[in-house]
Amino acid sequence: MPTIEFENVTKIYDEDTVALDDVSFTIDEGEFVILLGPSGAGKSTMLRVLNGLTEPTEGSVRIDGEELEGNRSGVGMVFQEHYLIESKTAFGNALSGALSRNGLLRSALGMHAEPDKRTALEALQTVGLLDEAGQRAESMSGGQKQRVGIARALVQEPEVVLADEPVASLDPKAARDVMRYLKKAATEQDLTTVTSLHQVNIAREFGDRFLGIRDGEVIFDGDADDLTMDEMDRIYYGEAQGGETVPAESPGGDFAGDADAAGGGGRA
Ligand SMILES: Nc1ncnc2c1ncn2[C@@H]1O[C@H](COP(=O)(O)OP(=O)(O)OP(=O)(O)O)[C@@H](O)[C@H]1O
Repeated sequence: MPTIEFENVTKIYDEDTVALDDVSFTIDEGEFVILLGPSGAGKSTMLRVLNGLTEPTEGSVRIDGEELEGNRSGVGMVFQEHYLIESKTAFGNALSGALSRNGLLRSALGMHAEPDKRTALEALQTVGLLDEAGQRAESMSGGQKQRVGIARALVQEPEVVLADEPVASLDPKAARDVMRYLKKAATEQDLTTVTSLHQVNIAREFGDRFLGIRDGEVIFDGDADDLTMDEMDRIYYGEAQGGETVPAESPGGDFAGDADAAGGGGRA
């Protein structure tokens, strides 16, 4: 049984905005899937629907065979903005991932169970920050903060991790580090992971499978070898741009670098 099932999902925000248009796909346990597509394609909406933060207008979403109703505790979320409490330590922030299990009052009173504390330390170890457990978030780099954000999601003990542009505000080295730790966590814990990314070159390094989204539809579904320049053009521009059909990783390819420019609609 696949972990994630999207069946004929449509999301209409208002009369004119069809963010997802009859989307169907399945994702198996342990797959590391990356969503690619220009700005406004529907990637965030897809993640929000998966997390139960947004209700589909039509269609159904199932996780482990269960219809999604409201926010699911088995789904951990990593955001572009890490939303850490700056005055808290890395450990305190990671531990806040246990909030959904412990309830607000116990958490506010700092009454965390020993297993939760152990889980938080293990999560910090997974993201390479055990030595920084006592460091306040405010004194950490952007990449370190995002890794604490991943640790916090892991403390939820999720089956599925969703990440919406988790490295958008980081330099390429920090972005790679964050993706490396996210992939490590997913592999070690056999997590099903769905991440939206604008940096195509980084996406290609880490993704097992790519869904190309355009105008609310999945127009590409394949692995890195299938993701040729023509396919990238189709995803970002709607049609092949007349270049050769070569893998997107080829040196000098338009998509060898950051695809933010592509998302803006113009060809650099
Ligand atoms: N809360 C909302 N209310 C109305 N329209 C929305 C809302 N959220 C998104 N949209 C619209 O739905 C469409 C899809 O947006 P979405 O944010 O899912 O795209 P995206 O691929 O994640 O874009 P980006 O890469 O810029 O984050 C866009 O036309 C957007 O303007």
